[in-house]
Amino acid sequence: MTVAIVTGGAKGLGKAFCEALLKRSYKVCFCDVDTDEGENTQQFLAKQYGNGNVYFQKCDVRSENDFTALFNGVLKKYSSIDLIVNNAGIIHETQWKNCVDINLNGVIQGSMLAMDHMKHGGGVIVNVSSLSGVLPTLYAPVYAATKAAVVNFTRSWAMNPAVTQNNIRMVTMCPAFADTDIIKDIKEEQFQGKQFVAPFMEKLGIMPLERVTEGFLKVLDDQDNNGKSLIVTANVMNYATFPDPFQPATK
Ligand SMILES: NC(=O)C1=CN([C@@H]2O[C@H](COP(=O)(O)OP(=O)(O)OC[C@H]3O[C@@H](n4cnc5c(N)ncnc54)[C@H](O)[C@@H]3O)[C@@H](O)[C@H]2O)C=CC1
Ligand SMILES: CCCCCC(=O)/C=C/C=C\C/C=C\C/C=C\CCCC(=O)O
Repeated sequence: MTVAIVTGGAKGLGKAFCEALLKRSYKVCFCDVDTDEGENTQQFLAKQYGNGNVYFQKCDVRSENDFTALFNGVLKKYSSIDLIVNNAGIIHETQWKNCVDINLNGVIQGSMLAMDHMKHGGGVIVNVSSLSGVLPTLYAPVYAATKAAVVNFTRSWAMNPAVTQNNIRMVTMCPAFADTDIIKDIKEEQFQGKQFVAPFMEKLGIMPLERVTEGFLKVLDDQDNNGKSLIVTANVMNYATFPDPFQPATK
């Protein structure tokens, strides 16, 4: 039995990741702060993939208590945790502390709890960043900062013996625009200048969820990607490269 936790799994990319895992016969626990959407999705997934294979637990990733209860709930039901997908995220430049709390602190909290559990038997931690984590994003500087922090948090832990010597793999995903409510329901106050978004969207388009799921499955399947960040656009599916300051620059 392989067991996964997906945060922010009630809709959007998180829901798509849950489905992809259920198709691969994982046991899936997904959490969300939105209980109504979570319960609807639970009913939908249970009908498609079997009641005993998926369950929803309310968890706000900003809450240490909720997160601890989530891990305890999964362990009680399925006895192990092999994979966590720290996916929950928002974009909000005016309520920016909330954005940091969810996008960064939530990922840190989920990763630390997972590492603590996985030190006994290994596992995989997938942290969902964004193309904004590796690309300056003038319309959403706080969002971009949280996503860049997720990339380097993951890269940093991935080098630590607590990960490398315990059969843990930590990877980041950096998708471009994908067709979810984060884009469809966005309001002016959530970013810094709507006029700046259009050039990015014209270049990148908006991906169907299937494209991001393809990237997600690649991240799971590639065994040698500890610390790497997978960029996913309509045309590109490559791990990001970063400058190595210890190598002399080539002229
Ligand atoms: N859709 C896109 O264009 C892209 C999205 N991403 C990232 O993918 C992740 C998922 O986003 P989408 O599915 O697009 O958004 P979405 O808005 O469709 O879904 C996000 C889910 O996270 C949940 N959530 C929000 N705050 C939460 C909290 N405090 N605790 C628990 N759950 C919470 C929401 O209730 C919702 O169900 C986010 O981290 C986002 O930044 C990255 C790149 C592109
Ligand atoms: C270049 C970075 C790509 C990554 C995008 C990301 O992580 C999340 C983006 C979330 C929201 C995008 C911001 C604003 C969208 C504004 C208008 C949407 C117009 C909708 C449409 O044209 O269909």
